[in-house]
Amino acid sequence: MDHFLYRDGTLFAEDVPVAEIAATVGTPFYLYSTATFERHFRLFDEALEGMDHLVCYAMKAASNQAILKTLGDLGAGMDVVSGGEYARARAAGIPGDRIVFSGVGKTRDEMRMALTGGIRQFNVESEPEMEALNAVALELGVIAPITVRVNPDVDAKTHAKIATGKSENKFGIPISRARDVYAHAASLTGLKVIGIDVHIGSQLTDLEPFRLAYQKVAELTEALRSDGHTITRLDLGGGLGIPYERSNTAPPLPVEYGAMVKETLGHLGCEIEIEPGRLVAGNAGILVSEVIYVKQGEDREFLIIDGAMNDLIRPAMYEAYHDIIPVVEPAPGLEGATYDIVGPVCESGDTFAKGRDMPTLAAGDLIAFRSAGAYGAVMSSEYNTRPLIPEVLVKGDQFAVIRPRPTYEEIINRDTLPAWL
Ligand SMILES: Cc1ncc(COP(=O)(O)O)c(C=O)c1O
Ligand SMILES: N[C@@H](CCCC[NH3+])C(=O)O
Repeated sequence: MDHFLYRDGTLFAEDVPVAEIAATVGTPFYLYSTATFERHFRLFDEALEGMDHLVCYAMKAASNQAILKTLGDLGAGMDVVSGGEYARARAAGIPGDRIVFSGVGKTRDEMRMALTGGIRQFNVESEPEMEALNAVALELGVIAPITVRVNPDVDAKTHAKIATGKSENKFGIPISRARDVYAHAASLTGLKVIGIDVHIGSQLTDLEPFRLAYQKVAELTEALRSDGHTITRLDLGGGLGIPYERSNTAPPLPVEYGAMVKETLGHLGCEIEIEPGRLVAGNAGILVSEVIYVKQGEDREFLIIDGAMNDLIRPAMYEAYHDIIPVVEPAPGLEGATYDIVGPVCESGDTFAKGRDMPTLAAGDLIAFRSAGAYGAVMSSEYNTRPLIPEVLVKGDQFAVIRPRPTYEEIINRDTLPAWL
């Protein structure tokens, strides 16, 4: 169910006209739907019904505290990958026992922070990390619950920059070495091994790579149990993709994913954890921007908009496709146009789409990038001293700015001049 729909030719977010928010907040801005976040969380939660489970939202996808609290209030856990994310999740009221800590480069300070603040488990990604965590836990006089992230050497069939489960990727320990690594972990008295973790990549549009990886996890569970380890929890990562291009066949649904999880792992009696990010947040957000100029080039027309690569980096970074739609639907019968859609940043890579068929647009018209809720605002920067754009959350007929646009003064005042200047 889409919560960004046209009513009488104008785009709404739930029950609020997008143009009304634009008039209040100014463009560009990110706009999220509470109902979509809630629906997507519930789809995963229901997909795992019948198994002991926890859905830990991968908050790297969209980490505003209003979003975290919305999901946390439904019972979501969080997958965090830094001390900053841990602090943010806690500030949003997520209890420590619902937070899992992932990532290849956890520092001792981050480990200390999570061990003292409360943590569900660490997903450990290497033996040096294991040693460090053991040392920190012993120093604090606590025991750190861990899974070990295994790299199953499975091709996730996604963009190379977001595949994580092949042997050439930096993530996890090679599954072929897992029994030795678990033996090592079991010898460290500051650690308690509770399970296995796997995450093979993002924007997967086929269940087969997941199935292959989870079958390997099932085999490993049995092998580790026969070695005497107590394996009670399986963290299966995130990665289920979303339909960025509406004309393409849709990726599998959470319910189909859930059925596959039950099929491959149900017999083991483990608690299941999953870490979806993109599917929860992606279609819960749009990026709203205004056309500044329509510029005639030699052989093409450029639509120059006030949003840029610093606001949404995905097209520049992964050649990612986003549907771009007008906020006001064109009158029927009106002829369209083909544009290169670009931002104001001084790089040719600041291009959102080339040769995109659109309705004919003019300066001052509003457009919306669909599926921008995940890896949008969180990956934005202030390149070209463009202020981080606001985030706005809609719930029914209400909306609230959940991150305001900083003033130029606020940005400039973050710099400090050395005494010699
Ligand atoms: C360890 C881990 N868990 C979960 C996720 C979330 O992935 P996605 O947003 O594709 O669901 C990621 C990112 O790929 C990740 O690295
Ligand atoms: N940033 C990537 C996803 C990375 C997933 C990280 N775990 C994207 O926008 O598609």
